[in-house]
Amino acid sequence: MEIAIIAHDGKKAEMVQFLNEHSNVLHHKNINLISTGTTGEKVSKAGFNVNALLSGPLGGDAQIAARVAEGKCNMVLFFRDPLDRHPHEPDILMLMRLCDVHNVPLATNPATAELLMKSL
Ligand SMILES: O=C(CO)COP(=O)(O)O
Repeated sequence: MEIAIIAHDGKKAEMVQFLNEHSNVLHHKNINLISTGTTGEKVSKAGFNVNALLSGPLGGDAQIAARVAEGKCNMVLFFRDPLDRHPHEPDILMLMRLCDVHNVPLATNPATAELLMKSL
């Protein structure tokens, strides 16, 4: 299964910590990780295999949204920073909308992501 991981700048350290805490599940359940660009860099430095797409502001969220729409991406873990502004807010909304359109599980904070991990 394919899981997309995305973290805004203020949440990237939390994403790395989250993945480390769930590395067993990620390694043993045949999961392919995809990500936006800078999130992917951080996560691969931490030792995870990840297919990093474009950085969010350059279209990474939109690329992941397309994979959701095409049925290729099965889950999205998106640690958003609600206290920051994002020039690509329309892309972010599109991604979340398409998760709802296609009934793809979407976690927008670590607590929800934790529950989704337990379901794997
Ligand atoms: O902006 C993002 C999500 O909206 C994340 O993009 P980066 O992983 O490239 O920082």
